[in-house]
Amino acid sequence: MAEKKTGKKFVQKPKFRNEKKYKTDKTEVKKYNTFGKKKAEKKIVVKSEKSLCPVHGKCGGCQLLDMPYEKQLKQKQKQVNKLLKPYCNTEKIIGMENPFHYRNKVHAVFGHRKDGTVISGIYQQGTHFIVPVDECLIEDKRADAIIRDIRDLLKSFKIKTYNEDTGYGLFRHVLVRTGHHSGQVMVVLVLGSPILPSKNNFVKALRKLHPEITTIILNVNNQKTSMILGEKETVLYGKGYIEDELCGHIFRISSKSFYQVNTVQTEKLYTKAIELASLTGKERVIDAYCGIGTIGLIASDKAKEVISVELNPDAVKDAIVNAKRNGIKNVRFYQNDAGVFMRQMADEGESADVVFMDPPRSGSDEKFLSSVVTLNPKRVVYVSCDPTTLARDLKYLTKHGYSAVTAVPVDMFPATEHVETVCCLHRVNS
Ligand SMILES: C[S@@+](CC[C@H](N)C(=O)[O-])C[C@H]1O[C@@H](n2cnc3c(N)ncnc32)[C@H](O)[C@@H]1O
Repeated sequence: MAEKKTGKKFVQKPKFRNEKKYKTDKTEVKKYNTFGKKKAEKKIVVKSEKSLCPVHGKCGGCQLLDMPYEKQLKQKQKQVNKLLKPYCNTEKIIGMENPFHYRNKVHAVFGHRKDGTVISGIYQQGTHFIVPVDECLIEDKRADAIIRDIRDLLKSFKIKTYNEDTGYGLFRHVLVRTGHHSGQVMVVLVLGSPILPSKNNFVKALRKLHPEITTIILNVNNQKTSMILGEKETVLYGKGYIEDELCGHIFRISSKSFYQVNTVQTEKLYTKAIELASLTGKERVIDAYCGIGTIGLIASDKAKEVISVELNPDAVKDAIVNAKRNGIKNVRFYQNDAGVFMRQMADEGESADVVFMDPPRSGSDEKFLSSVVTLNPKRVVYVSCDPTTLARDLKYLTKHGYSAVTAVPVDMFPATEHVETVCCLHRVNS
């Protein structure tokens, strides 16, 4: 329904509105639990007038959705400029041509109303209340369509949804990953216990509705946790992973491995990061927090050797396969905490010419940063998804012999407040 009204219209040409109209108004709304039961408590939510999205202000994402895209970019530019000003100049932010439907990873939580209607959507921030979502302007459209149809299948197969508060029920979440270039689609069905009734018929029915699905995985998560995926997995259909292409390389992506959510912007980000590393083919490179090996593998033909480290064992397995798949022989992978690994390298008297580091949102830690200083690379290329923790880590590195040369913000997350930045540091006196 909203596709015609919102998605298509605004993909073509987002309407830039008068600034005054973005000003938010306060609306009093009653809270409902997953069964549609009115709760006594009332909550004030800030809702923008005539939002592009019917659940804007309720789901907690897309804080900037109703702001013209140019203005979003300006806001992010300003934020990064301000935070990094003590360290270096910030170049112009790299934006998207079409800032909609970019998310290749889509998650929906399942529940039901009091009348038994199955709903799927997103938790209202900090609660177990499900905000029903049919489609989302930043998510892949195929993923949203699959999730809607799974909702209908649950009804026909009489499968009960899981209740986070009581622990009763079965069906918890769906995770869909799509390959932007390959078109491959992974569907992960997350259950509270291992048995999916009429499993084969369910898979058959889902594949009939969506022949584009290339793999279906059953994941069991019986823990009271905010984590979506549990430990145990069974492949119900296909290979159990998808592949996608980035910067001319093929990457295998498993359900639990990290993969950047915006493929179009990731290619720009990686190209910029590798350009800033100024590789000549002679360098010993470290790719820290390497995920499925992407940055190091893409940079490998410009370096003598690459040493990659990552904590998640599934991602390391993918990375090893990815090196083979792309015929790359000068990259080695280690499964370890990046700080511990770097400290070991430093203690063993090893060195490196260039360090790529791409830590999670919380940034790096002193163990890692002090080891970087000991390893004494000529250049450090820091890829960050939070300019606040980037600024904190730059403070450490610039106090310990490094100078930040430039920073480039990349808009990986349009419509949200988040911004990615790649920052290059040079060793002083090198
Ligand atoms: C922002 S992702 C970047 C991954 C990869 N560079 C990419 O672009 O796809 C951060 C990665 O760091 C990993 N990670 C988190 N904490 C870590 C740690 N202490 N040591 C090593 N890797 C860690 C995560 O599993 C994740 O794969």
